[in-house]
Amino acid sequence: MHARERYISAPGKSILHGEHAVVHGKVALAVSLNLRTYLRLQATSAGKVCVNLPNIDTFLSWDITALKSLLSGWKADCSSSELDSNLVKRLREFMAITDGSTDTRSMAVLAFLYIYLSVFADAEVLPSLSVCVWSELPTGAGLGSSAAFSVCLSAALLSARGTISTPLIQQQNTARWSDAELELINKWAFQGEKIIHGNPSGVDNAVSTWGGVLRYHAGMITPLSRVPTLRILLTNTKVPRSTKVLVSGVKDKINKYPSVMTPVLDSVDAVSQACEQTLADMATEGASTKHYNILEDLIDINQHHLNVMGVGHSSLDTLCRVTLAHGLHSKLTGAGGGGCGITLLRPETEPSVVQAAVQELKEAGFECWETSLGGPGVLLHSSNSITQDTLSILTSY
Ligand SMILES: Nc1ncnc2c1ncn2[C@@H]1O[C@H](COP(=O)(O)OP(=O)(O)OP(=O)(O)O)[C@@H](O)[C@H]1O
Ligand SMILES: C[C@@](O)(CCO)CC(=O)[O-]
Ligand SMILES: [Mg+2]
Repeated sequence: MHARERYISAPGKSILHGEHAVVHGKVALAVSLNLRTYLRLQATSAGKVCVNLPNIDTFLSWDITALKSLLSGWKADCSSSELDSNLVKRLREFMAITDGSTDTRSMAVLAFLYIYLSVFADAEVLPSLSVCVWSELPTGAGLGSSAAFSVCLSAALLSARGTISTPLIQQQNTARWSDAELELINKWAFQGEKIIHGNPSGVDNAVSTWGGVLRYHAGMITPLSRVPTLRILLTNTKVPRSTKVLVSGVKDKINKYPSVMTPVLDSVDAVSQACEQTLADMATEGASTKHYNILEDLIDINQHHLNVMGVGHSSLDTLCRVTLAHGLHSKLTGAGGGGCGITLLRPETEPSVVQAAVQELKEAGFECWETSLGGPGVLLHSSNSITQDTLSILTSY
């Protein structure tokens, strides 16, 4: 281990179009948010690994010797991009997780232990360390909290192992890794997502790693450079849901009704492509009413498709109805089933209109915030570049 202490952050994301369809090889457009997950890793000499996850009220530690025994007779298969089922099985037994359990706390800890043991499997000794992760993102609400969590873990453990650099030099507040290093971070974060999600497309971890606005198609990541600044209202319906369960429900529906569902997925693909084209036109021609009319139509069409896929929820219907009454168009974002939705605001939308809509949404029990899109991907921080509030949470465990 090089530095005794490191701080890392990674952003959440919003999917503009293509959630669920992207799992089945269609195009998705996704954008990073200015809400982030923060991680502090501290090298210790306690002979233990400690994990503190205050967002999910989970605080655990293990003796290094117990973790070491999990590696006996196990050989990492570095050639495969699949999860190592043998290691997952050992960890499930170690943590006494019953088969088929999707208990959220267990999945987060399982993801941590999986990445820790895999990254340090060929090290001479397993290091003693303490990790604390805390997020500004609501967990399990469609804003990519699982991906931001996995990206932070992956970056922290790879840099603690020395597999990637620790690029922060003196006096710098934040630093980014090289493209090759980001690819490695993304690869291990994807494994974390597989543990938490089941069958992720990889779009969420890609946005959290690279930041900005991305087109994601069958593992191909294309940053979109010609994108206008969009005003988006985010609403959290606060209805809990599990991405893993929703993704597998859509798969069941496709298997049951392939000829019905395939055209729906194709249409979502066309929506994503039409949106990409409109955003490019807006950036080159200047945004006009015509462009916003198209973006609003695409939002409405996609929201209907997501309902057909079975990932809508009455809370999301309320969001769409309330905002439409104020002339605003909304759709769910992420896996749906509750969680968060996005509402497009036009440049000329009066603050009073937004305030009136927000007031009604709050009365329905929802939480809203206007957000800026396209923040930086995973970052290494100096401690003084992290706000005092976040720092005091990360250092209090
Ligand atoms: N800050 C965190 N601390 C610990 N675990 C976390 C944290 N953030 C996310 N997780 C893990 O990720 C799970 C939520 O992942 P899930 O994929 O269901 O939702 P999401 O990522 O917020 O939404 P979506 O996948 O639709 O964007 C949590 O239950 C937990 O296991
Ligand atoms: C629902 C989904 O498409 C997006 C979740 O943010 C799942 C995935 O792509 O992994
Ligand atoms: Mg997720």
